[in-house]
Amino acid sequence: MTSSLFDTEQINNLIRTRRSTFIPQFVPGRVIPDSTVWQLLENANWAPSHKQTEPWRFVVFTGAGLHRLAEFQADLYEKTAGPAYKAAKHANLRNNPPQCSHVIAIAMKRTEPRLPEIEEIEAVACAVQNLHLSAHAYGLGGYWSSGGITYTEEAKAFFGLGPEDRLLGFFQLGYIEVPSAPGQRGSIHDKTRWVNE
Ligand SMILES: Cc1cc2nc3c(=O)[nH]c(=O)nc-3n(C[C@H](O)[C@H](O)[C@H](O)COP(=O)(O)O)c2cc1C
Repeated sequence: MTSSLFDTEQINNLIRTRRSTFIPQFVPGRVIPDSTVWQLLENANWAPSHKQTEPWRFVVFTGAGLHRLAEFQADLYEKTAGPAYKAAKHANLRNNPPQCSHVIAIAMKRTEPRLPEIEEIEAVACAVQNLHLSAHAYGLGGYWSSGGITYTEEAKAFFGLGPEDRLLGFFQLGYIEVPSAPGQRGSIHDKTRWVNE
């Protein structure tokens, strides 16, 4: 029998109480120290990746940078939406970033063409989960959004990405004013099959 190095009850509790916290739930105007955001990014950086490609890339927007992001994404949406254009969506893209403490663009950088692309995306998702769990451990709120300009080719250059890379969304961060209700999950027993004989 192995003895645990960690307080497993605390780890279970951390994982099972992590929630997405959305922008209207944030404390308006309260800014997380950059040093704390670096801790979240350090933990993201410890995600696994096949062939150790470490394909996660982040662009952190804060302060005046939030307005640059807002302007860029609103303008790009206006140019590219076509008949699907919705004024409310356009307004959200302009108004949402400045309501966050930090917005972290999430990207996958392709450096190893022999690896299936899906594995690189999976590795980035592991990194984002590290980041989200770390934010929760620090008492911070946030969520991964993949709407807006996320999957548009025209957005890539702004985030320093090439045609083979992928923008996968944005992690919005803030202090929590209104906590989310406890999460709900269907039973793991319905999603698991054991083969033991
Ligand atoms: C890849 C990915 C993309 C997501 N994109 C969005 C999004 O665009 N908008 C949104 O409201 N939530 C988004 N979410 C957050 C989910 O809504 C949220 O994780 C889900 O409701 C479960 O809630 P929980 O995170 O509190 O457990 C995304 C989550 C993931 C993993």
